Amino acid sequence: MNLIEYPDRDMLAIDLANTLGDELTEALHHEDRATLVVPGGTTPGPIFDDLCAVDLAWDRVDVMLSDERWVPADHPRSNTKLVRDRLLKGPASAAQMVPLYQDADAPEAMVAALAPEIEAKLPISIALLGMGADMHTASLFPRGDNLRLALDPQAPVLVPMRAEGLPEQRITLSARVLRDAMKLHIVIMGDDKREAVERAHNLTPEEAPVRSVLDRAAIHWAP
Ligand SMILES: O=C(O)[C@H](O)[C@@H](O)[C@H](O)[C@H](O)COP(=O)(O)O
Repeated sequence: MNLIEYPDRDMLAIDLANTLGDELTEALHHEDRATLVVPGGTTPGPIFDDLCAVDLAWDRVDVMLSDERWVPADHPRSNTKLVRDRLLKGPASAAQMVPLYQDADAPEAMVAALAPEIEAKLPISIALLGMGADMHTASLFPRGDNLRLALDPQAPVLVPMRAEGLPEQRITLSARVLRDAMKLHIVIMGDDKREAVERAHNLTPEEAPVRSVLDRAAIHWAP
């Protein structure tokens, strides 16, 4: 396992933001535009705070979420809101956000409308993913109602997802889209997530969906 350990969460945020900035700069040497995928949830905020200040050609960067909770973009649980509030600031405000949400009761109604813009931005140049202690990544949840489809090598780019215990519906990039990223990083914090990622190695992607990207990813961990 390609595990990179940091002494604390601040160091992780600074170093990982610099790594992502360097990789974006490198990608922009070779391509007109680069696609950066980022997670939602509670972990990435401090990384975004550092990454948004990195000096690079943000006007040539497309930012996309790995997954979204199906709530309006001004809702406190919206990942879009998190990215707007913490990443698209300062120099990074020149980046273009690719939406994973549009007003509708359910994601099923919007998949067809959202997918073409996402397809146009693939493959992903750099993906940063989070992970839950239940070994989900993006919104690829163990026992998610559409997990089988989302793990399929022929899956559509976007898959709606529901799973027991989640307060809202989700929409997620499929595993094959995440796996095809040119660079792939997973960020985890705390002992429970480190144990979970180690456990995932011996499980199937159906049991531990993070397994579908694990062999391609650098895992960044702080206590
Ligand atoms: O919308 C989300 O929740 C995510 O994109 C999700 O995949 C997240 O990365 C993990 O659940 C970890 O979440 P935490 O960082 O909050 O632990």
